[in-house]
Amino acid sequence: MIRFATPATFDGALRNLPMADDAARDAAAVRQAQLTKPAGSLGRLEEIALFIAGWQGAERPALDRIAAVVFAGNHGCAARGVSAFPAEVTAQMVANFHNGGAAINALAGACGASLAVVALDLDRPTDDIAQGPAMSETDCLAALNAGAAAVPDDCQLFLPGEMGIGNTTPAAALCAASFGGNAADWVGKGSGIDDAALARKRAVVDEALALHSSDCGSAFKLLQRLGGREIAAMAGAMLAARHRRIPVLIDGFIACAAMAPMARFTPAITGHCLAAHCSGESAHGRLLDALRLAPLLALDMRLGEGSGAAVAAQIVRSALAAHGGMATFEEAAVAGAI
Ligand SMILES: Cc1cc2ncn([C@H]3O[C@H](COP(=O)(O)O)[C@@H](O)[C@H]3O)c2cc1C
Ligand SMILES: O=C(O)c1cccnc1
Repeated sequence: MIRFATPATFDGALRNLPMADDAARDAAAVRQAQLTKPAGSLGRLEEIALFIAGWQGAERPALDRIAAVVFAGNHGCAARGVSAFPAEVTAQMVANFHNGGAAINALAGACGASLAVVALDLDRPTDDIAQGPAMSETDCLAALNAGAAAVPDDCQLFLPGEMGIGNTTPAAALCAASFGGNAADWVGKGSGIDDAALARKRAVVDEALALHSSDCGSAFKLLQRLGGREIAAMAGAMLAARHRRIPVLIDGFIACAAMAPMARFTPAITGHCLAAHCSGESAHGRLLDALRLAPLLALDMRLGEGSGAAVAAQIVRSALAAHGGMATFEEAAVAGAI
């Protein structure tokens, strides 16, 4: 299992990415061309099937084991009035996940995913990013490794999710520091804040950018200075999944923001990822463009927890059902194109 012993190990793992199995993808494309339908008529479902074939290394990929993991963390900047909810909701929602009562419990169940919850030092919020680094190097490494360790070895599709009151604030800061622009470009209404809170949130992000921008020369530094524990854990999990060639379905604004520092330095990091949806968070579309990902769905969801990924997993399931289950023209004795 991959372990990030030092910041350099993490940044090094990002420079040394395994690629998909082209032979398996090609074999899947040959099969796809023989199925009883006009070429291309299943649209993006065809592309999804080939994508999963390449990462699973199988002509007919399977989806028996989908793993959803919700990472939870608390944020010092929540004390700045940037969320519509109090910080104690993070721990209360973790209890709700354990009791089966959250949206992700229902939606993971509906798509047939296993669900695990990883709470990261909830009684030790990160520091306010407008005042200093969010975490120490040691704490950031611990979060990255907790993420890497949470990816089950045998899963066929990984769905990272998050819970952390205030976390759309560091997410916006990470986007700006990774892709340019300022708070006005990346800050949105998160859990549903009013205009006064929106102004406070923009100020926190602009102050954080001014404070840290001169020392953001690596993906690790970005995550350590401007991220949060659950955000770093998602980054570690998505990088670890890549090293095991496990495809990832990325959820909303915060999960995509966890990708931003890695994509800033290594755009190819998103190669094993599908974007589940475009969320209702105003900057998510811009973020998806920067990551060069086209979302599968746009349902005006703006929840997080991995909820959009769990819904989109049903699309992936449909893609693989068609790819693996259909008859070929020859098997069905149907005449091909003239
Ligand atoms: C009850 C509840 C459940 C949630 N589940 C996800 N989030 C989402 O909202 C938070 C981010 O929004 P902000 O930055 O405005 O705080 C994160 O916890 C995110 O996962 C929730 C938020 C609440 C209140
Ligand atoms: O896009 C998301 O995942 C999101 C948006 C707002 C609040 N929580 C999550």
